[in-house]
Amino acid sequence: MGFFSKIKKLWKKDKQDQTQKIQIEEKKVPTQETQEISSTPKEDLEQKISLALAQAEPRLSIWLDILLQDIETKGDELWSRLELFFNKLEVPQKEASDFIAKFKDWLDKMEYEHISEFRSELQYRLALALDLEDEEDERSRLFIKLSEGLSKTKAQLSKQINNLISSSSHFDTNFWEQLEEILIMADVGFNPTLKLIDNLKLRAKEISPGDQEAFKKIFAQELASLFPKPSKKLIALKPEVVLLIGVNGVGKTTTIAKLAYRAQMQGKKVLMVGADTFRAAAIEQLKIWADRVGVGFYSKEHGSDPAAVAYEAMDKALKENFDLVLVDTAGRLHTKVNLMEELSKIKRVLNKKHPGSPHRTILVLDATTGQNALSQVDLFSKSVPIDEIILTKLDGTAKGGVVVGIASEYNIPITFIGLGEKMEDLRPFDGKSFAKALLD
Ligand SMILES: Nc1nc2c(ncn2[C@@H]2O[C@H](COP(=O)(O)OP(=O)(O)OP(=O)(O)O)[C@@H](O)[C@H]2O)c(=O)[nH]1
Repeated sequence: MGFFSKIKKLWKKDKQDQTQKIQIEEKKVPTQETQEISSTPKEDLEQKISLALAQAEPRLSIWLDILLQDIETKGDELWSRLELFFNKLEVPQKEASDFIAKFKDWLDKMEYEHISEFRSELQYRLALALDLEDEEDERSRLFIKLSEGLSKTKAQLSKQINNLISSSSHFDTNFWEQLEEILIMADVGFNPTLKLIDNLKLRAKEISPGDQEAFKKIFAQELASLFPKPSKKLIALKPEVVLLIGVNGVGKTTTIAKLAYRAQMQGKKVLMVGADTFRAAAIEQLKIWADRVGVGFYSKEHGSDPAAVAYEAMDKALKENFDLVLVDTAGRLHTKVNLMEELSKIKRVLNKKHPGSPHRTILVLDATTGQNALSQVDLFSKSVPIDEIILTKLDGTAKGGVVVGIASEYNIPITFIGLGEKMEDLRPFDGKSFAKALLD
């Protein structure tokens, strides 16, 4: 559990005391001598920041506004503000220094200087460490990120729906036929479109014809209702083992790195496993990501038996007390070797070594491939039970409707979506926010 996870209790519990404590300090009127010694401008500033933090509403964005005031670029002032923040929260020195060191390292790697380049990432890292992602603060940021990421789909889908509704005085046959065409063009898929329209026809009886807002409201509700919620699996014995499957090029390796990054920010010890021993660059690519994120890595030489890699990695994970194991698998093999059989063998070996694992099998799909993504669900789900789907590259497509099609056709929860190539560009998926972002 990340060090900040105590923060909400700590902050609320001591908030009152801290304010009083600081106010008492403020009241002490130092003599001329102590004045010179005790309150340098830096200490004055620190005291002002501490007081403002203690009095502020416990919301990450507000805390950051206070902490980062007058800060334009990375540098000593920024590090000392973060140190002040962490010590206000009584964070163990080592964890606080690790957080700052990792962030500094990331800024150097990305060659970021100005606050506008890194403020979002800093808030995201703190939100993960704070375990505050589900808070309204992060949710609204996620919504903005989602809306930006879906801009291409939104531009097409919601604009056409708005035009259709505002030009229709009645929800007649012509209206439904046009809506059907819009949904299919957005890659929702034929069956999911029919299902959605049938539900909308029933609901439309509740509203007056041509009422744009009312229709969009029931439309967003019907869309959101299509998305199954992921089940929270309790892991009896750690490490939690996650198998990532999917064809080449969908963004699997990047997604594994993003998942590792999130887990690490939440204070977990993560092992990335290169069980795609078929594609030459796969092992090296994953190793680069593991070093970049700063997590553990295990693989063997190219061409090794993937199941053997999985077995030995599991051995390492158990011996070295990892919390999370992310297993990358091949997107394809020699045609003579059946990929599905290979995946089943990896699952058997993992389960033998660590009963109950893999705890989750995640299929990674590329949203830009539209209906082709649906056929990949079909291909994989026939032989490997899929627990979750992660849809990548939603930022790159105008066909975000495929999300609806997948959820509606296969009833497999979509847990994360990829909204870009950077570490923070993997966000939890929430059907309601997606529907709102699409139709807002
Ligand atoms: N815009 C965008 N690009 C992404 C996203 N996820 C991955 N990519 C890019 O997609 C390309 C392929 O990503 P990889 O992670 O290498 O894909 P892969 O599935 O591992 O492919 P193989 O390594 O061939 O198996 C890379 O250039 C990634 O940066 C995303 O959410 N948005």
